[in-house]
Amino acid sequence: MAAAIWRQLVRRPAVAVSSVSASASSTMRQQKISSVILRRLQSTTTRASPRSTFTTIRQQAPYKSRSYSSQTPPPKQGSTPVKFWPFLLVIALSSGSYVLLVNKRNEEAANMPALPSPKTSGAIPAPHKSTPTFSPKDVTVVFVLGGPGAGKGTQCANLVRDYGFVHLSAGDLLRAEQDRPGSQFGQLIKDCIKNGDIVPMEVTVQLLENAMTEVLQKDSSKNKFLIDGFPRKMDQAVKFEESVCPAKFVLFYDCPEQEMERRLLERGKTSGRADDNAESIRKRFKTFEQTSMPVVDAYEKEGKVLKIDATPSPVAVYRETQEQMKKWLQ
Ligand SMILES: Nc1ncnc2c1ncn2[C@@H]1O[C@H](COP(=O)(O)OP(=O)(O)O)[C@@H](O)[C@H]1O
Ligand SMILES: O=c1ccn([C@@H]2O[C@H](COP(=O)(O)OP(=O)(O)O)[C@@H](O)[C@H]2O)c(=O)[nH]1
Repeated sequence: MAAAIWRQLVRRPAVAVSSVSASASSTMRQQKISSVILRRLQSTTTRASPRSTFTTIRQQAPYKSRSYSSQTPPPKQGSTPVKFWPFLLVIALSSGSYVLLVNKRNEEAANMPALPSPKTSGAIPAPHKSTPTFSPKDVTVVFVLGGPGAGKGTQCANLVRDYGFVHLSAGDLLRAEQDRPGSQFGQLIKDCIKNGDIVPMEVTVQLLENAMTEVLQKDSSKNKFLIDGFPRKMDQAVKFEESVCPAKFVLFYDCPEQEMERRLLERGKTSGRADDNAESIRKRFKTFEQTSMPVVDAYEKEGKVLKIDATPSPVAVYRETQEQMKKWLQ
């Protein structure tokens, strides 16, 4: 389209020149008339506005030289509105096409299929909303954070047994989605887990919301959730709190890397997990330091973090957990 308009623009002067040459005698007459008008205008410049006079003279002048020359006329000096409209047209058409393209993309994104619930075939709409699905008055959410191998899963099992929490491990939900036949996110999740990267938050937040909804639909009294290994990145924390449910507090299991590595390599002997190997462990530690610790720091500033030393035995760690949780669960 732009090229066609450009071709038209390039052709225009040639057409003008040929038609002028073809009617040389009539333009000779025009030349005489023009020069008379010119002289009259020049003689009236004191009466006319200087600007309009200047424009009128410039518009008349080129015809004078073309009428007797077969050469391409020299380019017009200055500019007139006639020269600008095709460019404005090109810009308007380009902007219009761009707006159409953006609208089409937005429509496509809005029509993206929602993730099906991991255990049911019914699709639950994605959380495109600014008010949380669950109110903290009806549902308790506790985030469980800590480096890979810090002992989060081990302590969650104790809390489920003694406090009636429902345990939702973000890692387990992602692994289940990765293995679900037909999942459009399977390969993406697999790659992220192997490289110790964080899966895009929309996927994880949706899986967690699906799982919570499913539990509550079956039994509305099961309304206390331990969300293990999540949020690992600030965007996940923000999205979950604004679209699913604000968290009550955060359990943070603090463990040195050397100890976590030892535990993970030991776990790797039987876990069958693709990321319990030396190379993935190194990458997971890096992601934890750079991406997940800022989440812990942010919640710490809000006074919501219970920091627990995870180096002692599992029993000792659990005792400390219970002690610290007392004031939050009264
Ligand atoms: N306090 C602890 N002391 C020693 N080993 C532990 C302790 N807590 C957990 N483990 C072991 O370390 C490994 C990692 O624990 P896990 O709970 O799976 O960690 P995470 O969920 O944080 O990755 C498991 O094999 C577990 O049995
Ligand atoms: O919110 C989450 C939680 C987990 N993961 C991915 O799942 C992996 C395993 O997480 P999990 O909590 O199961 O294990 P951990 O590393 O704590 O032992 C992580 O390294 C990430 O690649 C993720 O992308 N987002």
